[in-house]
Amino acid sequence: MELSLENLTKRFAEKPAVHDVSATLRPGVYGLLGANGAGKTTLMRMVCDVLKPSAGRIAFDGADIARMGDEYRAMLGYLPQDFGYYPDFTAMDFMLYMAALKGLDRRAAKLRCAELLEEVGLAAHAKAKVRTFSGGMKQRLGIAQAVINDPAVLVLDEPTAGLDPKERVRFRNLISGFSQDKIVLLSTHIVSDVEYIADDILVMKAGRFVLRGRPDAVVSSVAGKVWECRVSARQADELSASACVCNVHYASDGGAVVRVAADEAPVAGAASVEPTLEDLYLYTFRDDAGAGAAGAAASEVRRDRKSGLFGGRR
Ligand SMILES: Nc1ncnc2c1ncn2[C@@H]1O[C@H](COP(=O)(O)OP(=O)(O)OP(=O)(O)O)[C@@H](O)[C@H]1O
Repeated sequence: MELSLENLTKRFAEKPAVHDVSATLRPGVYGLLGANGAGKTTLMRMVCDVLKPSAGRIAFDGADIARMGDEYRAMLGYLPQDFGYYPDFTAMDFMLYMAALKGLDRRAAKLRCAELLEEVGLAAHAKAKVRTFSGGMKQRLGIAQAVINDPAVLVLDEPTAGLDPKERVRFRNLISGFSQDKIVLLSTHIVSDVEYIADDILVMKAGRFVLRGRPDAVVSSVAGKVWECRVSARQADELSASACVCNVHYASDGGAVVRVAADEAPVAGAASVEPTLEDLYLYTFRDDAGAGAAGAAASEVRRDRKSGLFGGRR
């Protein structure tokens, strides 16, 4: 089974959101990483056949998905970013409704929906209205509806946005459990969401794939470019403003340990350290607005320290 993206381009008013993207996806979890506006949602909407490419095509086992139509949609599971949950439905009614839309007969649907609500930990809430659910519960219901038809292709667009760490881990494990023998495409800008469960990482920037590979191979592309150095708090601020700072840890003695992604050692005495996927992400998006977030945040913390919000520096 394979899904091939062949020279896919999508333009909105002549501006490309996805630009000449090609890849062959086979069963496994693909983590689609990218900053806001990188083109992730546009790509996923094309994979789900809800948006037509401006150029190129998507083929499932060699057949154009645009021609397959309902036959392709029957093999597809989709959890969009802004999923409408019908707040006045109970969880079970919502599942049965989604099952009907996907063409399951009512008897089979009842069994399947009960089984899925059990699997996502919502069996005890089957008769509760969706409006009473927390964000994490809604997303678990979201993945349950996405797999009702046991899809071959499962597309999850930023499914963990807004979830607390515990719910994120829970959701991640659910995805892992549901992903057997499926092509799973999962977009996020939360690196840890894909670090543990993705078989392959696709890094998207300005509508193109700029990096692709197994997580360890992708991370190794920044080997020798991640540094840690002990500097004064003032130097840490300067680095935050000028370099791609991945982390700053201020110490109570007025110093700081700064982690920097850079081609060269940022200061004399900086030690080269083992890179992580987060380092890679920050390095890849270092020139984008919002990149160097750790550094910017660190400067904020320092300003707050000065203003006494954290008790001031001793
Ligand atoms: N319907 C549309 N009309 C016009 N421009 C669009 C439309 N949809 C997306 N875009 C533009 O295409 C680009 C890519 O957007 P897209 O939503 O695919 O990015 P993304 O990586 O999913 O971002 P985010 O992480 O914020 O969801 C952006 O510049 C966006 O403004």
